[in-house]
Amino acid sequence: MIEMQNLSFGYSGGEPLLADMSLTVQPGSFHFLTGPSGSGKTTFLRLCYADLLPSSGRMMAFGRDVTELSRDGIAALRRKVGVVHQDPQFLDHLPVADNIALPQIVAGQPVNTDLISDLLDWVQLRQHGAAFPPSLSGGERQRAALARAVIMTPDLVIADEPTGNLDWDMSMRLLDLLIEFNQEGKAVLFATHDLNLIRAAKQHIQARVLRIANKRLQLAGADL
Ligand SMILES: Nc1ncnc2c1ncn2[C@@H]1O[C@H](COP(=O)(O)OP(=O)(O)OP(=O)(O)O)[C@@H](O)[C@H]1O
Repeated sequence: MIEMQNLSFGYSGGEPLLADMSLTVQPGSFHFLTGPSGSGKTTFLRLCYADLLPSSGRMMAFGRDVTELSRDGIAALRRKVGVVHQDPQFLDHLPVADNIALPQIVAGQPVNTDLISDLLDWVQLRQHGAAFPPSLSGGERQRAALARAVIMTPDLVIADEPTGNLDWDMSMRLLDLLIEFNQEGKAVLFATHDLNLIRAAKQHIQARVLRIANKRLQLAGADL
């Protein structure tokens, strides 16, 4: 679904931050992405959902070269990829359920209330559907962000340090949801500094661990 070949990227066309990266993300795969702060993990993930375009090399997403996508093509790609950020943003004047429905509204689709109800159950936020985002805890915000990320039934979820602000129990709850999503045959790309979380995940799923170091993408050792 994502195929990157010899991709390099530098902001404003400057010195490459990421160089000569190649990766294939298969349907149903689970990848963790690690690397020192500032190594370019967020940048790499933004390239994967065509929020940034490569400076050189090739980036194919769902069989299409991202540099050749029209505005509609980019919008279609974004519907196939759900994104969860470390600090998810919501429209604070709308209830949580409406925030989860936003991608459907933006896509001009009728809001599927049954699906929203199912998603609220899935992320254990049924009690909070009518609440407003500022009243949610950090873990609840991340679970709401995950529900919003999957409402368009994406084939891939990209999570950029989603547990960065969460304690261990909340991190595990979010990880468990991503594992469930993966076990439905969907792909996950998960950036994290938390090696214990990676070890916990590997007890349940086969995950590859990627690391960005010295601008390059490496496959981390099996010991992780
Ligand atoms: N929009 C931008 N314009 C220019 N430079 C940027 C931009 N965004 C990020 N950078 C720089 O690119 C480098 C990599 O940033 P990035 O956020 O991708 O790293 P990261 O590995 O995700 O970091 P962290 O783990 O701290 O979140 C940093 O030096 C950052 O300052």
